[in-house]
Amino acid sequence: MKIIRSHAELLVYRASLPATSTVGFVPTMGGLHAGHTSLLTLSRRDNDISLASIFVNPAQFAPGEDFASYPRTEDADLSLCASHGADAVYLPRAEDVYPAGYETYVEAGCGGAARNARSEGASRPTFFRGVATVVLKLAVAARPHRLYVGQKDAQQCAVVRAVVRDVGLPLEVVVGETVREGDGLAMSTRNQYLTGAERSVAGGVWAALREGTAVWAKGERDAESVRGVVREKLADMRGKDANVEVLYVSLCDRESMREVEGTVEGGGKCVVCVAVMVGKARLIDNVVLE
Ligand SMILES: Nc1ncnc2c1ncn2[C@@H]1O[C@H](COP(=O)(O)OP(=O)(O)OP(=O)(O)O)[C@@H](O)[C@H]1O
Ligand SMILES: CC(C)(CO)[C@@H](O)C(=O)[O-]
Ligand code: BAL
Repeated sequence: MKIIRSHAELLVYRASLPATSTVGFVPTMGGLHAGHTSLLTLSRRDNDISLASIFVNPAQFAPGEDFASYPRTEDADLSLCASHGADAVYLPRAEDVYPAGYETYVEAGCGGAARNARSEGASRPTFFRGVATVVLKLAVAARPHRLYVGQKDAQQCAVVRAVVRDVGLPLEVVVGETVREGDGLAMSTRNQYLTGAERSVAGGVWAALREGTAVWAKGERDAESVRGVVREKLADMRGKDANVEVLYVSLCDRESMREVEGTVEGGGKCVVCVAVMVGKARLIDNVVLE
């Protein structure tokens, strides 16, 4: 497995690949777990060449967020990439992605997020700008045929699809299913921040989303009623040893990220997304309404 540490090296590596080879690309921030490796497995299966990146992207963290303390586990990450068939891993330094004087940022696809008072965009105002910028920059250099992202970050999936569509990047965005722990907690690098007591209530996030889909399956079609059921079930997570704060419960269009008011359409067009702080861990999860 080739390890690439600079933008220039990545361009040389990419140019060295046969023109007929298909390339899959899995961007990550490291701290790899089974959610990430599921994407690596898809990339390995579908492409001649499978490429991953590990970069804790400063542009998507707001001041006061966990940029400095974000888990950095390079050796373990590289082993997982190798054991899941990556041909190369790109680990840029910050100055390769954002050299001195860097001033080009991408707002594309953030309209719905910015207007949606209940989304990641409102909760983390500079987040999607940072994600869109880095994904575009990495994809231009890696020139993949397929780019893999996880459904766990539903609103990020919508932003990445919007960037690819609006810029006209010739690649397919493939969304991998959310990989979960036994109690339904979506795997996430930030789960490491949970204490034992917090971990024991964290499965409540998925339980609340399931409650939402249960009323949906029984025929509830009013957006606020579905959100209300999820909110109510999330309130059950408050235990005496766990500090739980619900940041938002959103029921939005899966593509535009606009909040749905009134009647909810089925057929996979809408998604219920939640963000919950449990201690120091900011947990997000979602479920698509089929
Ligand atoms: N449980 C999961 N199932 C499927 N894909 C996932 C899962 N967790 C993360 N991913 C995907 O892996 C890619 C890299 O994500 P990232 O490195 O931010 O990991 P993360 O676990 O989401 O971290 P964080 O805790 O910072 O949110 C993203 O496309 C993300 O959606
Ligand atoms: C897509 C991504 C790698 C961009 O930094 C990040 O937001 C993530 O890990 O989900
Ligand atoms: N998993 C998305 C990256 C982030 O939360 O910063």
